[in-house]
Amino acid sequence: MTDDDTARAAALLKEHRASIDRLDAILVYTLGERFKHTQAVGRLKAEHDLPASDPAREAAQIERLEDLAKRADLDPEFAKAFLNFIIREVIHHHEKFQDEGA
Ligand SMILES: C=C(O[C@@H]1C=C(C(=O)O)C=C[C@H]1O)C(=O)O
Repeated sequence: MTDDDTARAAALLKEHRASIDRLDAILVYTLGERFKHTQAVGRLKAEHDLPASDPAREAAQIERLEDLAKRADLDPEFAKAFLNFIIREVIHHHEKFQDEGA
């Protein structure tokens, strides 16, 4: 391993990390936008006495996401766990709206 190799590796690492930082920003803004819509859905549900969760919709989303994950070379089990984690948080928000009579 020469000094040149080490310098090239350091430059590559820096480039990858810059890309990772940009992608993390996209993830955060994307999640922020998603939550804006789910919050609006939660208020609608609370106003119209609709249940906080919709298991049929969730099952359809999971199926769709697993398919997308496979095509994107992402572990479908990870994609499923990630979406379930987000949906649990959304339902928690919806239940709070219903408790508050939003
Ligand atoms: C956002 C909704 O509420 C819940 C949350 C969902 C989600 O985060 O995608 C999907 C279904 C519901 O359990 C909805 O009904 O569309």
